[in-house]
Amino acid sequence: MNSFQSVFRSDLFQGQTIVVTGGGSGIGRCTAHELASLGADLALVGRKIEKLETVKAEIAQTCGVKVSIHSCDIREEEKVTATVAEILAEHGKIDHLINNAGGQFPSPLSSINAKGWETVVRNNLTGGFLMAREVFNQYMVKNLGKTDMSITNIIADMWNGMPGMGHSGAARAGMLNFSETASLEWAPVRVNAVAPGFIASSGMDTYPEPMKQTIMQLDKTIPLQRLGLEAEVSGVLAFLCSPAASFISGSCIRVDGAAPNARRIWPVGTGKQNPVFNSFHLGGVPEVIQRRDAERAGKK
Ligand SMILES: CCCCC/C=C/C(=O)SCCNC(=O)CCNC(=O)[C@H](O)C(C)(C)COP(=O)(O)OP(=O)(O)OC[C@H]1O[C@@H](n2cnc3c(N)ncnc32)[C@H](O)[C@@H]1OP(=O)(O)O
Ligand SMILES: NC(=O)C1=CN([C@@H]2O[C@H](COP(=O)(O)OP(=O)(O)OC[C@H]3O[C@@H](n4cnc5c(N)ncnc54)[C@H](OP(=O)(O)O)[C@@H]3O)[C@@H](O)[C@H]2O)C=CC1
Repeated sequence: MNSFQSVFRSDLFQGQTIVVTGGGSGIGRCTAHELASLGADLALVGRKIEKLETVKAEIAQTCGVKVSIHSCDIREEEKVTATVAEILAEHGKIDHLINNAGGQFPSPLSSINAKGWETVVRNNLTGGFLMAREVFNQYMVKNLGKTDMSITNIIADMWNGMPGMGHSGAARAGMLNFSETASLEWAPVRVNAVAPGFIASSGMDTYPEPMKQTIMQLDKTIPLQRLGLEAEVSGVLAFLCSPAASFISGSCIRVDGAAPNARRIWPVGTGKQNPVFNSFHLGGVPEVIQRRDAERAGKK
């Protein structure tokens, strides 16, 4: 049932076609619901067609938009080429691509063999590149300047490294640089990245238990002290497709509750629970400010 309540106006994407890879679950599914609720026709891509059929049926219950579904492993070059052609045959256009499909198997670096490394790099770097290249070559390059078009690549907030995710982190770093280069070569198509942090979605179920327990020490890991919501990622994706983002390209938007800002040395939170915060407000800083104010007053 599509009861999605977007903050954007309901006809924002009327007449536009948006491709969402990995649209059958989690963030991709939520994004499909949000974009459909804003009038977009959708092409949903994923490996398991049943998952895509379910999302299509959910959307059909409340939205009259056109939704096509396409079984495709984004790592297979020929399949990607054929899938983009299939989407264009059905919709006639692609205004925006949301490269969301991805994932990995958590493993320490020392246990990853070449096949496993390549599997994950293909899933999180090569696949996104192939999708973007085909959408650009088959449609966008022929329509430059006619309308605002964009490509958004979902990466992951793994700055400074993340144990168990070395293969995926390397691929996501590559995807960020790919986005930056594509924003140069493919302008005026806007190409951006979105880096979710810890989001309460189906993807989280794939993390090993100790990793989940570490993440869930929310007072230490995430300054906003909660997991993100799928809708908090899909809202940013909708924004990047919208005219409100028409001068944003080559950027990466983090959606992570400030997690990377929570360096180990700084306790997070405010008020009595945070000794560093207290040390400012009960000690030095107000005295300094009082002295400064007194000096200023004396000069008047
Ligand atoms: C702050 C942000 C941090 C969070 C960042 C990330 C969050 C998320 O990504 S959430 C989304 C999570 N969802 C997933 O990760 C699920 C998606 N994963 C998969 O679909 C698969 O694991 C896959 C696509 C990555 C691989 O599937 P497949 O292509 O079917 O590959 P195989 O199973 O055939 O394996 C190929 C090859 O890879 C190695 N390998 C696979 N699994 C493992 C494992 N558990 N441990 C070690 N190595 C593994 C291995 O070399 C396999 O070859 P064989 O040995 O010949 O089987
Ligand atoms: N949840 C989180 O905390 C975070 C998630 N991310 C990233 O956000 C994206 C969405 O994650 P989330 O919704 O949580 O996880 P999910 O596992 O629910 O979604 C991933 C989707 O990608 C599809 N997919 C995976 N590999 C391929 C492939 N080779 N070809 C086509 N489709 C594929 C899957 O469908 P199917 O199996 O049918 O192919 C699935 O629907 C992923 O890229 C993920 O890595 C990043 C940071 C944090």
